[in-house]
Amino acid sequence: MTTSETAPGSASAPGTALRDLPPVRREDRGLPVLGRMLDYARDPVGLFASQWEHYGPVSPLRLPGRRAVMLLGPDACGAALQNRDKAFANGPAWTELVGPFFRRGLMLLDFEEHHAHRRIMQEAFTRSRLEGYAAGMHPAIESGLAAWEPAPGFRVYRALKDLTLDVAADIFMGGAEDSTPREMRRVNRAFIACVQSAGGVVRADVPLTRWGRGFRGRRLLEDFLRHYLPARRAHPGDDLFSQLCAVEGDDGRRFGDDDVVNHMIFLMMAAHDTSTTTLTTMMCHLGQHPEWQQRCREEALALGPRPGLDELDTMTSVDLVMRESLRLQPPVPVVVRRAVKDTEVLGRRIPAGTAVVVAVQFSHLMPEHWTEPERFDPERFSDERREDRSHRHAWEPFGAGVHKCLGMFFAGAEVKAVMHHLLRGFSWSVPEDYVPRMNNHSLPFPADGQPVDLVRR
Ligand code: HEM
Repeated sequence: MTTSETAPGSASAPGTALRDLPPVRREDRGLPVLGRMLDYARDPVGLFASQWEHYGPVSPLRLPGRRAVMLLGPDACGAALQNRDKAFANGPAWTELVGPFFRRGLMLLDFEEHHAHRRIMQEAFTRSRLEGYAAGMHPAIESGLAAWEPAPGFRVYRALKDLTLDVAADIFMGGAEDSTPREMRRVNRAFIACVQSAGGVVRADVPLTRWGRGFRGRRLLEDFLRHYLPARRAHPGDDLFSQLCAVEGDDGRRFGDDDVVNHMIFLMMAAHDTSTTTLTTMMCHLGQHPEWQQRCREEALALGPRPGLDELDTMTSVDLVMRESLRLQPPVPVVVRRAVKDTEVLGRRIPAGTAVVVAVQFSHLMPEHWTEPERFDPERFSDERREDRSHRHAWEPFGAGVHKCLGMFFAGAEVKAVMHHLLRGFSWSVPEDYVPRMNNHSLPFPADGQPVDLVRR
């Protein structure tokens, strides 16, 4: 594609003249080395709004050591996510952000190689496999929640993080049979270290830095998985680890040991933090809106103690609350890309090598697409209203295009299964005026652990 034409499938009208990005205003230069990174960490939505106001949907952005562009609004974000002319790559962009800690995870592969790996991996996410995973989640959820000690100001984020790790150990690993709880806590910390590495300033294996901890974490996770790999190959169970060892694409290809380890580390990260944030946000809103908590509880009580996938699908109010929570606080507020050839979005030239920040969260908050976007209003997703259909890309917490989240239905099942047990076993409240202060250095989480007043029912 030449830069003087409109890209096939791009959002520009054919024949529209291309324009360069506007220059960065003096006040938008940010700090000398970090550019706008700290502004993003302090207030991502404020940064999105300011970029939108001053530059529109395709805005120049200062990031460390690289020419960058921020895409805002569903047209611009949709063009990059759909990536019709294959101008945007994931691998170089995500590697720069999360470093080497999730190397060769599915999200970091591109084009033909990504396609080949995705075709194999999706065999581990079919409806029938999900039914098995959903059925297997209940014991870990029950024993995890039994250990909770409810109190006023109970810090729910850490507790949910431990709970989702326990679920992952069962569903992903088939139980970590010879690991003690202490070792599992180290594994949890290793994940956290890998994820938190994204916000690291010193980008090398230096002790006591985020990256140093990330490298140690990655080594620990590799050892942990390699320890269990021979047993999963020899005696496959219903867990995701065994499935990754066994599944074949339609051309008969399977994953080798390195692929299995790399995919497992990425999958556990992809599943663990995102589900935790979703549950945490849902608990916050349900604690502030007792009428919704009651409505969801009635659905949970109408089901048996260990609902299967079909029964979880009947929890429609919980589903509305989940969608609304993902709108207001998407666990992945931005995704990143790198232009691998000269291209354009909405008539703006984007040269090869540009870092691209696709700010999906901003689309979730635009008054053009949502009524009173700041308000918690799950009914906006009801069949009668379906505000998410105001634009094909208005609601994209799971991304879009060939990299769209492979675990979307898994996440729905896990979140509903946990909510089912939470609603039956506990009730909780959160002060109406509580607004969690998010730590946005990598994936967002509430810096104060999100206190809720929790009681057992
Ligand atoms: C609410 C929970 C979740 C959210 C919000 C979420 C969000 C996302 C997003 C935005 C992407 C696209 C990244 C990009 O375009 O660069 C993605 C990709 C991915 N997610 Fe999720 N995710 C969630 C849960 C899960 C779970 C539970 C799993 C696995 C069990 C999972 C596995 C994946 C995989 C494998 C990819 C890469 C897909 C590809 O590149 O082909 N995710 N996720």
